[in-house]
Amino acid sequence: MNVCMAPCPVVFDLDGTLIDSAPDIHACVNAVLREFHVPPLTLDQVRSFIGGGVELLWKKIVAATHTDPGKQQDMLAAFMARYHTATSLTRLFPNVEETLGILADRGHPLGICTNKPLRPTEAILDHFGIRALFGHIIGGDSLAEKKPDPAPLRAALAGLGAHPEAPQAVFVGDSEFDAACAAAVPVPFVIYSHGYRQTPIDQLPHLAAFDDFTALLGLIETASVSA
Ligand SMILES: O=C(O)COP(=O)(O)O
Ligand SMILES: [Mg+2]
Repeated sequence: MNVCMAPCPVVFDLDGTLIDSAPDIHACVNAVLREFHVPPLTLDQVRSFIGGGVELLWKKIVAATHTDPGKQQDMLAAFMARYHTATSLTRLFPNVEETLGILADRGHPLGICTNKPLRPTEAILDHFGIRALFGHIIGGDSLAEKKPDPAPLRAALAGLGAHPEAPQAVFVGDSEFDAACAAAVPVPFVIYSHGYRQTPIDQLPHLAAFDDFTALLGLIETASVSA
């Protein structure tokens, strides 16, 4: 057993983990669908398409709406033009801000590894005034690879000073993409149960699950000593 001597780095996923952004993404998607004369999707449909980044989101939207796949790139471009200003319907999940503050006060280097593109990522972190808490931020377009590829999480961990071969760190996420990415690094994975996952939690590899951010503090200390 390796015990983390210093407070270990903690990397967070964004959509469905720190923020409930599905209502803003849903509104942007439907604005674009309206522009292209395509019937709207429900919030549940759009939420179920989030996790793999914007290209996969639009691939799923085009398939679900039986739209000509030739329009996908133009729809994605119209979506991107709106995405970084879409903040008004997004909320931090309960107790996120307090928990991040306590982890930072305890000396944990904090990072973000999201499949959301960097521009809307930084915009929403600025909107909530929490961007400065994160020492390293990797967006869905920061590298050629996206989660579940391990490269983005490895880059986030390296940016926080974790050992490249044996990172003593914790990744906190909500989805299949996060679970597979953490397993591929490998790094202990802690899953937020109120996120956007489509698979039962017990079918995803994870060290621990939590349904309230106040419970995360204890889990991080446990995860860091068992890493
Ligand atoms: O933008 C997405 O599809 C997912 O973003 P996430 O990696 O923060 O969950
Ligand atoms: Mg997520």
